Amino acid sequence: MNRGASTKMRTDGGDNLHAEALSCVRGEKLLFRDLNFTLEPGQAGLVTGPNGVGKSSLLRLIAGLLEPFSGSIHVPSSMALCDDRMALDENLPLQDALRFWARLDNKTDDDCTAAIAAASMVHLAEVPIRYFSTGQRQRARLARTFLSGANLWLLDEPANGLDTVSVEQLGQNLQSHLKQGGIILAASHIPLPISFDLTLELTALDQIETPL
Ligand SMILES: Nc1ncnc2c1ncn2[C@@H]1O[C@H](COP(=O)(O)OP(=O)(O)OP(=O)(O)O)[C@@H](O)[C@H]1O
Repeated sequence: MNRGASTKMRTDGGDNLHAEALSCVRGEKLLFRDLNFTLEPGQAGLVTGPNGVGKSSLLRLIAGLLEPFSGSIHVPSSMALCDDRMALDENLPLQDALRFWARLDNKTDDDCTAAIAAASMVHLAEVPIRYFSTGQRQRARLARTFLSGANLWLLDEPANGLDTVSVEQLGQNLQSHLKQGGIILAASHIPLPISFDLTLELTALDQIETPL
């Protein structure tokens, strides 16, 4: 394999998430290759595999934050990535931090209120995010995803730090997104309370497959 010879294509629009012969290299290491899958509106996919195999890298690649080494990817017109980065101003109360994004996403204050309620954070709406616990911070990240209105939710370990009730509630929010024709691709070591239409089990590739 040769980096110069690799072909790659990225397109967007339409309803589906579709990957064909998708390969990813990070730090000069081939993480996965020839990944093929499609998710249609209302479908959910689960990415599994051991630590370091490339689950987060796949989600970041789909989000457009990493380039594929080769292959093609077609993404819906709008997506939200929820990972361990806090894309919210931690010095602001939750509702103000969400309203910043709401304005950019053409959402209303009512949408913010609904997202805060969906994450069971009404009692924390006026508390600055820097005071939140681990699970509360995770719920704030999820609230940002609920608010986005994006078709495709890319969720990296969405149940991390959540208590049992919050995991169940996350399941309800995921179901509701699917019922509305949304698509979910989630990487998780923890079982999530929804049924998946597709499981992508990534396995570590032999070093001999290093492309460089
Ligand atoms: N910025 C980077 N530069 C080079 N290599 C990186 C970078 N970020 C991650 N990697 C490497 O890419 C590989 C895949 O990382 P990734 O985070 O995608 O794994 P993962 O399957 O999500 O792991 P985990 O289950 O621990 O979350 C790892 O070997 C990691 O060290």
